[in-house]
Amino acid sequence: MTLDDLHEAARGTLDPVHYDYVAGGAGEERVLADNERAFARYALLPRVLRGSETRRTAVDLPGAPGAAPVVVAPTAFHRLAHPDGERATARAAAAEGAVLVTGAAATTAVAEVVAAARETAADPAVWFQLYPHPRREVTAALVRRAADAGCTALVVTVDSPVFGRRTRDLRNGFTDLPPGHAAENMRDLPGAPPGGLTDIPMSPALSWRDLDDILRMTTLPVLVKGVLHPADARLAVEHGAAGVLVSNHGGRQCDAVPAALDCLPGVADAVAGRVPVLMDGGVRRGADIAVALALGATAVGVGRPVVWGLAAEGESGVRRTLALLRDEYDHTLALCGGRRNADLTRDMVVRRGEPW
Ligand SMILES: Cc1cc2nc3c(=O)[nH]c(=O)nc-3n(C[C@H](O)[C@H](O)[C@H](O)COP(=O)(O)O)c2cc1C
Ligand SMILES: CC(C)CC(=O)C(=O)O
Repeated sequence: MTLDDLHEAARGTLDPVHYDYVAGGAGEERVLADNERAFARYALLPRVLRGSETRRTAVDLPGAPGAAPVVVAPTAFHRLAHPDGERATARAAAAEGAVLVTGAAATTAVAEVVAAARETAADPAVWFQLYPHPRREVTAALVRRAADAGCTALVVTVDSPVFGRRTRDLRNGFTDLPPGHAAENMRDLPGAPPGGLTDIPMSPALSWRDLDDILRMTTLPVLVKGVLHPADARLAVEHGAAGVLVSNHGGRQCDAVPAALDCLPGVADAVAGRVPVLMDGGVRRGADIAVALALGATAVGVGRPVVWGLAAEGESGVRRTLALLRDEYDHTLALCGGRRNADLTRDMVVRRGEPW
């Protein structure tokens, strides 16, 4: 089974409106398409006669030493994909040694997500993705909730000052969760109504000062997700971010930005090794991971493929997704003459069809 097979199986099980919510992007879905296409524009230029019997692919990430190089990116509403929802994703990620980024928009409360991960692994790494709330006390309550639950890092999403215009959702009229589902982390917050899709407000006026404020609220490492401009990557590091995530939200926010992969080298140069750089958007095969690591990423995130695995087969489908990517990546590393991730260097990535 390949990731494409899991995608097809998921398409068969999901309500078409929910399928579109996950699969879709903003506007004409140019960025969505470009994220994947960007990987196809690159080729790997292997080195020979320097491999080894086994390879070390684990990476050290904030609050997650020795993690798999593939992180489960935060995706909303897992109980729409499968009744076991985020619990299944958590158990699968823990079993595969992958960081799970759960978030504000999870349909399972963060404490239960961490508890599920601990059913599988002694010391799982669960990060909490935060949409900073327009009201500071709500953000502070969410940060406390994540820390109390046992999350080992925070991920602050900064690419969504306003919500993207998702053409498929607008056409389908998908504006709220079906009865019985809620954004569970948004319950019982200071002054907030009970949970639901519309109860995750964006913060158009969010600023670097708010990031400073969040950094002061917690001792957890804080990663900044949704950086594309090298100057912002530099600022994130200067403000104390423990990591930078190059992402265009899977093509779901601004439909005029570059592919995430095309922004990676500039951000990696700006960060200059001071903190880990992660990227997500369009990672669909092991060779994609190799290209991203060679271009300066410490690890990659995957969004939709995890949801397809979950919808197709629950926990085992998510495990299959993560294991496939891990095995394909290890195989690619071997074919490129690598013993460890750092053996993939930028000179080993060339533009397909162009002389180098
Ligand atoms: C259904 C869905 C829900 C998402 N929800 C969130 C979210 O709540 N917070 C967030 O920061 N990113 C969210 N994202 C973006 C992902 O974290 C990630 O950036 C993106 O999916 C990566 O692209 P890929 O799906 O091509 O792997 C979501 C993406 C999808 C597809
Ligand atoms: C509920 C939304 C805020 C989740 C999201 O970020 C997305 O759908 O891309």
